[in-house]
Amino acid sequence: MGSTDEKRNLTIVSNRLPLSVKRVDGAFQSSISSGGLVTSLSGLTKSTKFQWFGWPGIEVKDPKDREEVQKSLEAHNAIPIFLDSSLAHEHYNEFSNRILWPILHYQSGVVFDETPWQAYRRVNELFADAIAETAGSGSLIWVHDYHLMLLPELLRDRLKQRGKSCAIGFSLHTPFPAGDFWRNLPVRKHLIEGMLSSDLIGFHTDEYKQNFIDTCASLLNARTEIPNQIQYKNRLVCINKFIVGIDPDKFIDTLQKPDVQERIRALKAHYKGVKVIVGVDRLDHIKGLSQKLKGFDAFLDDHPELQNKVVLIQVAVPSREDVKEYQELETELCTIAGKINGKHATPEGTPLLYMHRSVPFNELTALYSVADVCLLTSTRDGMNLVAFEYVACQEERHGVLVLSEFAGAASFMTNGSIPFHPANKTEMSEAIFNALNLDPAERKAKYEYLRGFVNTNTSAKWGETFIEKLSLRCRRPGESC
Ligand SMILES: O=P(O)(O)OC[C@H]1O[C@H](O[C@H]2O[C@H](CO)[C@@H](O)[C@H](O)[C@H]2O)[C@H](O)[C@@H](O)[C@@H]1O
Ligand SMILES: O=c1ccn([C@@H]2O[C@H](COP(=O)(O)OP(=O)(O)O)[C@@H](O)[C@H]2O)c(=O)[nH]1
Repeated sequence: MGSTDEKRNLTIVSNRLPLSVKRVDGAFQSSISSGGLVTSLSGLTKSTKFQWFGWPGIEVKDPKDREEVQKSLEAHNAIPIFLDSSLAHEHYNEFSNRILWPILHYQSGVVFDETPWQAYRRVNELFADAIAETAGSGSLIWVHDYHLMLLPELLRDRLKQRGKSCAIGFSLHTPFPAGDFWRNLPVRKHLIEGMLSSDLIGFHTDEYKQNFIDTCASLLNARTEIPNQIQYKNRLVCINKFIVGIDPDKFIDTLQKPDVQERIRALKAHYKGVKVIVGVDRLDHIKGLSQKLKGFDAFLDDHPELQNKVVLIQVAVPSREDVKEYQELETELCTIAGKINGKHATPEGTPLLYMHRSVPFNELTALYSVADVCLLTSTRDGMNLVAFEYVACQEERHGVLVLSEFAGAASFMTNGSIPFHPANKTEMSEAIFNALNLDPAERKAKYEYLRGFVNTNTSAKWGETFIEKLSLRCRRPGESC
């Protein structure tokens, strides 16, 4: 399969491209897609050349329009896989986000439905058709995330039919729960076998990795006695933890920009004498936003002496707005936020700034920079890159990270943060109070611990490590992992 020193072609595949395309007044406009998967893979572009396949987020039927969208994405090495809107809705909203996403985040009681499952299969087949057609033999194909769990198997079959042999990697950006959470899903074997057609599978933490290995042993009777490898249907699959990260320099460089410096000065002047807590989350159940607001309410109840002296600025980024449960969550959060301000506001100000929108990157870095505390309350979360980003913007202030023990990031950041259980309002209130009153030496020590972790585990290192391992699998497929 080609010489070892040649630069291998790398194909990245994810449901979401780095740019989401929208039709505005008949013309196509693209904007940066939200979410940590895009953040981590975009951080790769500094060190790795690759082409990126994905759904452009919009239905485009007319051939001329398709050509226009393809051209607009070419500059980002992005190749759109066009889906009709009903198929995309059933695959993305109905199966991926209403059935699979809750299960992956340890939620029971999910109800399977055949129609979205067939759409999920069909979209994975369309992705496999498109990539098998263009992939060159010997190239590396890196598939991402829960929307495409069948793709490695479908791709391997199609490549074999074309006489092509490629190394296929798969990274799951979400948690992977213990086997019992999968019992409600009658198609769970198809999904796990789909992933097992990879040569290398990456997870964010050891917990998710071990859950996957144990599930393969119990559900498929796969051989898992040798650490970090699975023998199944005469194939060897390497499994490991690969810590995803960010590009810290992108935040440090942005903070130096004159307009960002000016924005920071303005925010500091506005909040003079007030402690700022920041929250940045997609509006998603797993982020524990209702728990966060209720915990902040409890904190305000516990500390009337801090009236008008503490604010929580919560950015709730719109997400999956066509999914019923996300619409209901948005309504619930508006109600809770209104009640909190109704209860605690004074003529001098309101303690909760609830912003249901995305914010420009420069504004985000300024917000991170002026915040004394970052409060993240995930009930489960694959990793949570906001935690990394906040640290990257805290060189001056040494702000404190108050981080739910259920975020993947907590597996690595507990020593540098204040952990708590998001369902425990009292514990959250105490964690917020302790963070606001930590002495400078302790804040500095926690910050330096986290800075070391974030600066070591960058998205570039994550990508290079995974690709190096996948390339090794390509060169020596029979060797142990
Ligand atoms: O694509 P969306 O439906 O808008 O959702 C945004 C992303 O959400 C999830 O992100 C996960 O990946 C992050 C990076 O590894 C991780 O830090 C975070 O904890 C996860 O929630 C989803 O897995 C991505 O596919 C989505 O793009
Ligand atoms: O208005 C915003 C605010 C934040 N983010 C980014 O969304 C990502 C959230 O990633 P995380 O891993 O924390 O959670 P996910 O959304 O992937 O579950 C981070 O890179 C944020 O910078 C965004 O895209 N738009």
